[in-house]
Amino acid sequence: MTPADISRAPSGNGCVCDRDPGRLLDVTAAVARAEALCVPVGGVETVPLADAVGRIAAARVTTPYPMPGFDHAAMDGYALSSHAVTSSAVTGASGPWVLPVTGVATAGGPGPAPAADGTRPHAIRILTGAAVPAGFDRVVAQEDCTSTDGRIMLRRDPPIGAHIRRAGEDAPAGTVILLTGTRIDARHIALLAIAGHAAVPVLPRLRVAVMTLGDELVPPGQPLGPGRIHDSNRPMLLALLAGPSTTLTDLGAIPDQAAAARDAIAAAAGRFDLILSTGGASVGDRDHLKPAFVAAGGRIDSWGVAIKPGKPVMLGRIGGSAFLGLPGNPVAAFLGHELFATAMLRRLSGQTAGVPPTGHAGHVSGSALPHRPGRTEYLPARPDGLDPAGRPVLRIMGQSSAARLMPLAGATGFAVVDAAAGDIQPGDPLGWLPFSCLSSGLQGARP
Ligand SMILES: Nc1nc2c(c(=O)[nH]1)N[C@H]1C(S)=C(S)[C@@H](COP(=O)(O)OP(=O)(O)OC[C@H]3O[C@@H](n4cnc5c(N)ncnc54)[C@H](O)[C@@H]3O)O[C@H]1N2
Ligand code: MOO
Repeated sequence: MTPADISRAPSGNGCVCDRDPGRLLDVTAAVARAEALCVPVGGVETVPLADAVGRIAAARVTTPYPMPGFDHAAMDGYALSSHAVTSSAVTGASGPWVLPVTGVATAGGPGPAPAADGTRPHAIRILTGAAVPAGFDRVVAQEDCTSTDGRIMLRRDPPIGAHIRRAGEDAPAGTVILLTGTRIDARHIALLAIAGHAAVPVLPRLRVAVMTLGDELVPPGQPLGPGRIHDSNRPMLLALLAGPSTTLTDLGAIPDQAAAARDAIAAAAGRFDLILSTGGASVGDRDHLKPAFVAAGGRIDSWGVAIKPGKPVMLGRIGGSAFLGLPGNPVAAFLGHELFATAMLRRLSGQTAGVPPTGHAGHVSGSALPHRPGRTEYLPARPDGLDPAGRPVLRIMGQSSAARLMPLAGATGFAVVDAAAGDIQPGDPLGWLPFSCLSSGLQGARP
C-alpha cells in the first residue's frame, strides 16, 4: 500500500468499528472494550521465591501444614500442667500457689525429658516459640509470677490456653494461601515460605512494546532543533510499565509519515501481548495512527473516549496483539496508561478489576472547578485532610491541562469529575483515582 492509499484509509472519526463513529465512548464502556481486546496469556514458569516478587501467580498454592504447625508458647514464662490445678474456681482455694519447676522447653529444642521416677511435673520453664509439651495447658508469663530456688509462685490464676498459640489457628493444612492471578508481594512471600514452598508457579512475563509518533520528538540527551521537543512520553510509559511481570521493548520514535507508521506497526504486530503508541491519534493532517494501523492489517475496535484530557484514544487488535493508541499530550498519555493500559495488563494476566475508571467514591472537592457536562474530567490532585463532615477533601494541583507535567508531578492521583456534572463547588463529590505507580499497581485476584 502506498502512502497515498494509506491516507485514504479511515481517519478522523471514521474508525472501523461497530458503533456510531460520531459518538465518544463513555469511559467505563471504553475500559471494558479495552479489556475485551486482551486474551489472558497462558503458560507457567516456576521461579524461586527470591525472584517471585511482582510476578503473577499462575496457580493456587496451599499449605501442606497447619499454620502454626504445633501448639507453642506466645510468651517467655512457665507452662503449667493440666493436673497442676491452681484455679480457685476448682479448688476453692485462692493464691498464691507455689509449684516446682522441673524441666525446660526452648524454641526448636527437644523439650523436657520425662521424669525418671514417673512423676508428673507441675510446671516447666518455657520460652516463646517452644512447643507446649503434651499434658500442659497454660503458660504464665514470667512477669506474672516470681521464681526462686526452682519454684514459681503464682498470684494470678491463668486460664486454660493462656499464652498458647494453637496449631492451625492461622490456617489449617490444605488452606489456599495464594490465589491464581495474585500479584505476589512480600506478604505472599512470607506465607509461601512459612508453608515450606521454595518456588512458586507464575505466569510468563507480559510482552509490552512502546512507540511514539511525531516529527518533533528528539531523545533526551540530543540537541533540540527549532520546534523540536524531547520525547517524554516514551520514557514515562516505559517507566510506568517496567516491573517484574513485564518484558518491555522500546520501539523508538516514528516520524510523522504514513508509511513509516504503517511499517513500524506492521513490524511489531503479533510480537507483543500489548503495543502502546502515543501521538498521531487525533484528526490533523499528520495524525497517521488510524490509517497506518489499518494499512498494517489492524482492526480498530473504537476511537474516541469521553474523557478530558485524552479524548482521541484508539483501541484495536493486530496480528494477535492488543493495541492502545494514546494521544500525544503527556498528561493524556499518562491518564491513558492509568485507565486503559493497567486494565489491559490486568486482563492479560488474568486478574480481576482494580479501581473503577471513575475512581473511588466519597471524596469532595476543596475548591470551585469549572466543568462543562460531556466528558469525564481527570485533574491531578492530592488528598488534603477532611472537611467538617469528615469527608476526604481533594486539592487540585494547578490548572487543568493535557500538556502540563508539573501539576502531575505534584499529585498523587486524579480527581474525577463526573461527565454529567456542571461546575463544581467546594464540597461537591469527586472520584479519586490514585496513581498506579504509587500503589501496589495491579490488584485483585481470582480463585
Ligand atoms: N481539530 C482538532 N484538533 C485536535 C483535537 C480535535 O478533536 N480536533 N483533539 C485534541 C486533543 S484532545 C488531543 S489530546 C491532541 C492529541 O493529538 P495527537 O494524539 O495526534 O497528538 P499530537 O498532535 O501528536 O501531539 C499532541 C501534543 O503532544 C506533544 N507530544 C506528542 N508526543 C509527545 C511525546 N512523545 N513526548 C512529549 N510530548 C509529546 C506534541 O508535541 C503536541 O504538543 O490533539 C488535539 N487536537
Ligand atoms: O483530550 Mo486532549 O488530551 O486534551 O487535550
